[in-house]
Amino acid sequence: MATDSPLIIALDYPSLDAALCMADQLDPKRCRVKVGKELFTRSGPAVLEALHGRGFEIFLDLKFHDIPNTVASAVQAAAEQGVWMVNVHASGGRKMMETAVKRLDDNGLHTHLIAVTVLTSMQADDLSETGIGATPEAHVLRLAALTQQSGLSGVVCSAQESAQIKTLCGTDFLKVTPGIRPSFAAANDQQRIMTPSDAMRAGSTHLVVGRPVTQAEDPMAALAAIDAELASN
Ligand SMILES: O=C(O)c1cc(=O)[nH]c(=O)n1[C@@H]1O[C@H](COP(=O)(O)O)[C@@H](O)[C@H]1O
Repeated sequence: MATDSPLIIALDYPSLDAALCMADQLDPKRCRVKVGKELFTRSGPAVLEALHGRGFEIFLDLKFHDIPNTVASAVQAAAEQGVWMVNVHASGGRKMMETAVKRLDDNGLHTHLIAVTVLTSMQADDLSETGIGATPEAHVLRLAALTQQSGLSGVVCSAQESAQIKTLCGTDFLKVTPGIRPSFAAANDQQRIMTPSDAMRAGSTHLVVGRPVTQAEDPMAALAAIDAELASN
């Protein structure tokens, strides 16, 4: 049951029950869902089965980063469980990314493989502490180009970089953007943020939204407000 909505709701919950309680309020025709490290570490593949059973397309966000063979095997394992999208860290480099793409191709697996560029929680100071002197924008562009050359479908980036990535890598290259903050929501630990409609205008292809919906007093009202904002643009 595919959706043409750009929205991906991050099910960042500490248990299968809590995640499914939220999922049962969502409509798989109106959004996709993201399963991340906390939920998957606690509930394992059972959460994927439960969400697939409810008709959702799943972004499995485990941000793999390891030697090429290990990452390719993990990506294959994710794809064989039928997830719609899975990600790696672009900083794992060309060989790691190319090996993962080849593994999917060799096995006839069509899961979208994308790479995280610079986390949306990071700014220039955080990068510089890790030995990277480039600005976040410059580093994101460098990693986006490397990701595209390595044959992946797109990147995770901040919506603040979507327009430049669109120019550099084209419209078909996916720009999956967390750090989405509607005007009514707190920034939390995110640094490079944007509103849903500004992000779409900038060229994001998918919007990852977590706490502005999942931690809202009325999650469905928050989601409806985001939908309404997107529809009016
Ligand atoms: O890969 C991701 O999804 C991701 C990459 C990134 O750079 N920043 C980022 O926030 N995310 C994820 O996107 C979600 C954002 O959630 P909220 O900040 O609650 O909207 C979380 O599940 C993060 O793990």
